[in-house]
Amino acid sequence: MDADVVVVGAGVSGLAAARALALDGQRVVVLEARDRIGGRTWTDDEIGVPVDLGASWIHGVDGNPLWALAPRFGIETVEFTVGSFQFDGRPIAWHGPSGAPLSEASASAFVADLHTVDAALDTVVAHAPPPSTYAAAVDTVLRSLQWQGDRAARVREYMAHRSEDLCGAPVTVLDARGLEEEHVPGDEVVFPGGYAQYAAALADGLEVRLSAVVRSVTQSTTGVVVGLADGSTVTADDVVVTVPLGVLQAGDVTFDPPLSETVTGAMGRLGMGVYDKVFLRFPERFWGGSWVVRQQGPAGVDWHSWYDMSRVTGAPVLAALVGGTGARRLETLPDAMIVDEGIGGLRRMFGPSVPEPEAFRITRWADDPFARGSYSYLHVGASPDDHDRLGAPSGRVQLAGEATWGDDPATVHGALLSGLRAAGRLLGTEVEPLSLATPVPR
Ligand SMILES: Cc1cc2nc3c(=O)[nH]c(=O)nc-3n(C[C@H](O)[C@H](O)[C@H](O)COP(=O)(O)OP(=O)(O)OC[C@H]3O[C@@H](n4cnc5c(N)ncnc54)[C@H](O)[C@@H]3O)c2cc1C
Repeated sequence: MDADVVVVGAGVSGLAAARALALDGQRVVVLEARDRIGGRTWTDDEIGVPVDLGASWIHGVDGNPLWALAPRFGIETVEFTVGSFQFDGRPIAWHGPSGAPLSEASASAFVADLHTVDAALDTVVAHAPPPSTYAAAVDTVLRSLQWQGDRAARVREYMAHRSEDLCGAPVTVLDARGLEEEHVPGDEVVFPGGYAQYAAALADGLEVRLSAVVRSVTQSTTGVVVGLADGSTVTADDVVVTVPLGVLQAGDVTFDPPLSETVTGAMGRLGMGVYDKVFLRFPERFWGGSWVVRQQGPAGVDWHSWYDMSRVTGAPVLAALVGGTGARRLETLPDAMIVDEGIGGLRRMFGPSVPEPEAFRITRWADDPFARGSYSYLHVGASPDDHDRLGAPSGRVQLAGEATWGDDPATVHGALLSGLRAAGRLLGTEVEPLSLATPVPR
C-alpha cells in the first residue's frame, strides 16, 4: 500500500481529516486536483490586497472550532457581524428602490418587520408539511400578519436574497427547513490575512500532491485503488473523499462498487447552490460610514448587497455578493459587462461621480470544474438528515466535506468537523478540534 489512508481534496475538510490521521501516526497522502490547497477557501491578492474569493466569515464564533483555532494558528480576526439573521450588527445603509437612502425611521421600521417575520417563521417552518418551500413559509407568515403591497414585497425580497446568500439557491426551491441551522450564535469575524491561513496551517507537515485529479475509487476486500486522470494509481487501506457535492453529482469521480443507497439517495436530493463575489477596488472610499450597503427593489435584484472591505484590509474595496439565479446569470457575462452593471448599481445609490474601479476580481464558482457550485443546500423535498446520510461510510470509502455535515452545512467549520468525523471513524475515537494545532512529526 502507498498509504494507510488517501484523502481526496485539500480543502478544509480533507486537510483536517488528513492532519488528524497523521497526528495519530497514520501514513496519509492527500490528492488535490488544483495547483493550490484550500478549495473553497481561497485568498487572492490580484487587486493589491488579500480578498477571500471563497469563504470570508466565521459564522458565529460561540463554540466554533475555527474561532478557538485562530489564536493557535496565529490568525488575526476582525469582527464584522452582518449575518443574514443579524440585522443589528455592523451598520447597514439601506437604500430604497429608487436608489435614495431610506430615512432612519423607514430603515428601523423595515428591520423591525424582519424581526417580526423571523419570530413567526420559526413556528411556521416547524409545522410546514414536507415538501414545502421557504418561499411558501414566508408567504404564510405574511398572510397571517396581513401585510400587503410594498411592505410585504420588501420582506419577500429580503428573504429571497437570504436564501440566495446563505444557500446559493432561489427561495422557491429551498426547502422550508433549509435555513433552520443558520441562526448562528455569537459575532461573525473575518480575516485581514485571508481564510487561506487555515488551510496553510492544517497542511503544514502533510504530504499533499497538487494537480492530482482523481477520477475513480475502486474497493476490494484488501484495500482501495484511487485512479488519477494521468493514469497513475495510489493504493491505501481506506479513502476519505472530500470533493464538493456538485463534483459528486456530476459523476466526475466514479466508485466501484457504487456508494451505498443511503449516500446516493441523499446526493440526489440535496442541491448545490451558487454564490459569487465581485470585488471592485476604487481610488478612495465614497460610500459613507456604513459597513454594508443594501439596495431594495427590482433595480438592485442582482446588486443588492455591497460590503465595505476597507474595514478588513484598509484598502478602498467594495464587494458585491450575489447568489442563486443572479450568480448563474452573471457567470455567463464577460467581466467588463459585470463591472459595468455593478458600477451602474453604485451610481444609482451614490450618484454619477462614482469613479471607474482601478482593479476588479470576479468569481465563477459554478463554472469551476473542481467546485461546480459554491455550497450545498436543502433542496425542497430533501431532509436535513440527508447531509449526514451523505457522509455515511460505504465500506472503505467515506465522504466528508461541508455537504456531509448536517448541523452546519455550507460552512468552513462544518467542513472541518466533517473531516474530523471521518478521521475519528477510521481511528475509532473522537478527534478533538484543538488537537489540530499540534505540529505533525516530520
Ligand atoms: C463564494 C463562497 C463564499 C462562502 N462564504 C462562506 C463563509 O463566509 N463562511 C463559511 O463558513 N463558509 C463559506 N463558504 C463555504 C465554505 O467555503 C465551504 O463550506 C468549505 O470551504 C468547504 O470545504 P470542503 O473541504 O468541504 O470543500 P472544498 O474546499 O471544496 O475542498 C474540496 C477539494 O477537493 C478538490 N477536488 C475536487 N475534485 C477533485 C478531484 N476530482 N480530484 C482531486 N481533488 C478534487 C477541490 O479542488 C478542493 O480543493 C463559502 C463558499 C463560497 C464558494
